[in-house]
Amino acid sequence: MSTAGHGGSTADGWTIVVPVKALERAKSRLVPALTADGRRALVVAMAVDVLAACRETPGVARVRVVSADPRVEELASGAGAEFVDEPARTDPRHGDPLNFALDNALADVPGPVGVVAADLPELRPEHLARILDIAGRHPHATVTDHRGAGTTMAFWTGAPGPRVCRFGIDSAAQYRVEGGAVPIAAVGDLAAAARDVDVPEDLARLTGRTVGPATAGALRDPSVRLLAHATGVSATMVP
Ligand SMILES: Nc1nc2c(ncn2[C@@H]2O[C@H](COP(=O)(O)OP(=O)(O)OP(=O)(O)O)[C@@H](O)[C@H]2O)c(=O)[nH]1
Ligand SMILES: C=C(OP(=O)(O)O)C(=O)O
Repeated sequence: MSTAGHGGSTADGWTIVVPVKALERAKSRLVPALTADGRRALVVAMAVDVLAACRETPGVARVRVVSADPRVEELASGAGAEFVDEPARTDPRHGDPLNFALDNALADVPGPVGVVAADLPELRPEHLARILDIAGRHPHATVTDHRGAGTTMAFWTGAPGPRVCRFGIDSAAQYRVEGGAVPIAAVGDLAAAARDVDVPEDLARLTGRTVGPATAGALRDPSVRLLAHATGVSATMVP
């Protein structure tokens, strides 16, 4: 693991872990809509915005990125986040790659910890601060995605032992039923925390919404503009 000095004691606040899939494979559901360059640019831009939002959130002591991609390590370093190299998944018993990577990245975190997806371009520090305030009142809490089946965030306030990541198909129900997680209502402006970008329709839905500056820049990039023409994307940058 390398650390790009965020400082701050974890006992004094939350550790936020942001998983970022290796760039060549990331956001494969956007393949029909974006060039390879455009897809990579968008993944990086959304991650940059999410990391900035996490770092700027009151109550967050440190931000940690987990990825198998050295380019993401650079990105983490530039964002003042720690980096955890994703362990190779050599055995099918290791299960889902995302959960396997996260279990490793969460293992040594002593204080309250949250996982925040890297594909939430509308997330702002004030959203996360309010979510952490609610999450802090429960042993285990989650934010369900805008479709109602997936999960964009998961939080634990107890001892490291019982933290089990349940991302994947029907993760919202898995977290709730198997893990006993309390769903945090992502209503009003907090809905931004539920709006992950998975499929081309999600990009189209960004129209008229406020996204982080890196995502706004990527959406103006010629390689991403191809998709913007196809789906009518135009988003406003965070002031
Ligand atoms: N480190 C790591 N992060 C992952 C992995 N798979 C997904 N993620 C991250 O987990 C979050 C949610 O992932 P998805 O929405 O499924 O994103 P994705 O896997 O890039 O998208 P698809 O390829 O379209 O399934 C995003 O922050 C991803 O970057 C993985 O295998 N390793
Ligand atoms: C991995 C997940 O993300 P998505 O549905 O965005 O692929 C999940 O919701 O658990």
